[in-house]
Amino acid sequence: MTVVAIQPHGGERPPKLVVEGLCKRYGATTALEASSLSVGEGEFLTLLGPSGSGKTTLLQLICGLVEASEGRVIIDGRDQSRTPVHQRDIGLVFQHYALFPHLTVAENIAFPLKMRGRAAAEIARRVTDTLEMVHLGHLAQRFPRELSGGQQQRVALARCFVYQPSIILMDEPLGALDKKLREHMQIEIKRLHRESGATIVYVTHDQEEALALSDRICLMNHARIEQLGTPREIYERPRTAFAADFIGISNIFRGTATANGALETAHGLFALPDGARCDDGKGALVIRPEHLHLGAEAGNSVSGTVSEIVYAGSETRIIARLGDGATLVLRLGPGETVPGLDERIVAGWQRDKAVLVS
Ligand SMILES: Nc1ncnc2c1ncn2[C@@H]1O[C@H](COP(=O)(O)OP(=O)(O)OP(=O)(O)O)[C@@H](O)[C@H]1O
Repeated sequence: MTVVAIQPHGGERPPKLVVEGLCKRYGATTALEASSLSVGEGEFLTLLGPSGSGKTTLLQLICGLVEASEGRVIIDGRDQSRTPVHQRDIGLVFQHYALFPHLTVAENIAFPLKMRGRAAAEIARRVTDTLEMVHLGHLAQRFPRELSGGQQQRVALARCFVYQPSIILMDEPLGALDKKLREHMQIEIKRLHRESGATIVYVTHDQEEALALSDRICLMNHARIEQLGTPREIYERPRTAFAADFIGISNIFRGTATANGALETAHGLFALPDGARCDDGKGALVIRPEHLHLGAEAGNSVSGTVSEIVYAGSETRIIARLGDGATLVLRLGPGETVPGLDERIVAGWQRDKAVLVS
C-alpha cells in the first residue's frame, strides 16, 4: 500500500475538505488505495478517470455513504470520519435526479429547508431566489413528470444549492442528458458555482467536461490518484503517459534513454527537452498535435503517410500512419498548406515543446 503525500489545494484558499490516507477495500478488491488531497474553500475539484478507477468510491467516502477501511475526512478543520452522512452538511447530486414525484418544483426545492426546520418566510424567500438562479421561476408549480430531463436536473441542482451545504458532491450529474443539453448544463453549473461560492467535488469520466468546469482535476487510474493539478498543468505538464493520453490528444513515443540525453524509440532517436531525465532509463515523449509542424525542426522529426484529413473550420487535423502501424496526429492552422491523402510527410517539433513522462 502506498500513501500519497497530501497534495496542496488550489491557491491561497483555506482548506474546506481534507482527505487523509483514505482507503477502501472490498475483500480482495481495493476500490481506493490510500489517497490524500485537500480542496480549498469555494474550489471546483473534479474527480476524472476511466470506469472503475475509484471516483465514486472516493466521493462516497467523503460523504459517508461508504465506511472507509482507513483514513480520515476533515471538513472545516473537524474530523468527520465517524459522522453519519446526514450530519456532514454535504449536498449530493446524482445522475438520476430522485425528485419527489408528488411534490411541485417549488415544494421539492423547499423540502431540505423544511427538514431543517427553517421559518416559512425564509423558506419562501430562498426558494424564490434559488428558482431564479436556475431559471425555473415560471415552472414553480409544475410536477417533475411535466418537466424535460434538463429541467428536472436543474431542480435537483436547486434542491441542493438552496440550503447552502458546506460542500456539494456531484456524481455524473449530467450523465443522462444528451450532448447539447450537457454542454448547456455545464455552463449553468459553472455559473451556479461562481454565484454561490460553493465548494464542489464533481465526478465525471468525460475529460472535456472536466476541462470546462474545474479549478483543478484529480485524475484517477487503477484506484489511485494519478495526477492532481489545474487543467492547464495536466494538459501542458502530464506526469505519465496515462495522464497525457487521457486529457487531450497526444502523440506518445516510448523509448530508452541514451547516454547523451536522447530517447531511442521505434520511430527514431529524439532529443529530450532541456533538463529532462529518465530516472529508470525508460520514458516516453509526449508531443501535443499543435506542437507538430510539417518539415523537420531542430532534429526531432518522424515521417509517415497521410491517412486522414479532418477539416474543422479553425484547424485542419492530419492523421498520418507511421512505420509500425502507429498513428500521428497534428493540427494545422488556417494559413498552413494541407498535404494530400496518401502523401508522405515529415513532421517535426522543437524539443522543448515535448514533455518527458514515465
Ligand atoms: N460494493 C462493492 N463491492 C465490491 N467492489 C466494489 C464495490 N464498489 C465498487 N467496487 C469496485 O471498486 C472499483 C472502483 O469502483 P468505483 O465505482 O469507485 O469506480 P468509478 O471510477 O466511479 O467507475 P464508474 O465511472 O464506472 O462509475 C471497481 O473495480 C469496482 O468494481
